[in-house]
Amino acid sequence: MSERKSPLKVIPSASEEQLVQALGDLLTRCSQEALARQDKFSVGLSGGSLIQLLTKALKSCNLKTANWVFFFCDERYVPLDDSDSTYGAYRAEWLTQLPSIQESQFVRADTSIPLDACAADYEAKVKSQVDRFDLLLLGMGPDGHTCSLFPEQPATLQETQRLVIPIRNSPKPPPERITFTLPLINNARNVAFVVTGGGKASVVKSVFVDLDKKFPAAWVNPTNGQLTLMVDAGAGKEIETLK
Ligand SMILES: O=C1O[C@H](COP(=O)(O)O)[C@@H](O)[C@H](O)[C@H]1O
Repeated sequence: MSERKSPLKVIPSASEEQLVQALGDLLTRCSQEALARQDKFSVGLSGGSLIQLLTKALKSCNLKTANWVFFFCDERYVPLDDSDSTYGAYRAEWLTQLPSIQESQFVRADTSIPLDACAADYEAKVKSQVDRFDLLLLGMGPDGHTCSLFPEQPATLQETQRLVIPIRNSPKPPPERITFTLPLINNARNVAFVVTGGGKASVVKSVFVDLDKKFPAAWVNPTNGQLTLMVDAGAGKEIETLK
């Protein structure tokens, strides 16, 4: 076990409705703080189950999002119109359900160039627009992966120079991806994991109670930022000591 650099805030929810509300509250607070400090609110998005929850939260809290800029904490190296594209999934949801968010607010990866160049190009895009992320929204798989940092590829957790790296042979398809690395993630002002479902209860305990470093999510430890864990009743059922 190792130490947390800042205390973990756990937000348990009894229902999806409550979790969506809590996510809306987090977005409200982080965006207000960011926009009081600067003219843009930078948000890093993850894929998977977060997409639907975030869409619901944004719909219900009705925030002014014109000055928000969306990046991707990881992206699958597939064409933008592929069903595996995280950007494509957000675009499909938000175009119809959140028409006030423009495509130009997404900073997306160029998956038409070679994988290494795609990662380097995305890092350059991040560096040119963001000093520290205001908010990173992370998911976690049942294997403890977060972003595209997988337990089978521990060398990715040792990266100290690059902020975005290419991933090959990902254990979860599709095999090629790009991902934020720990130096970028742990420099954020706010990092929030959003984890749902009883199938993830034991890994939630291993990561957030035991801080078991065999799981990449346990390496997320903001140096000077707030770490939050949002769980529904299923995912949170083994972490009574943290609530
Ligand atoms: O492949 C991915 O999986 C994780 C977790 O997804 P979930 O559906 O289990 O919530 C996601 O956070 C990541 O962005 C994605 O590329």
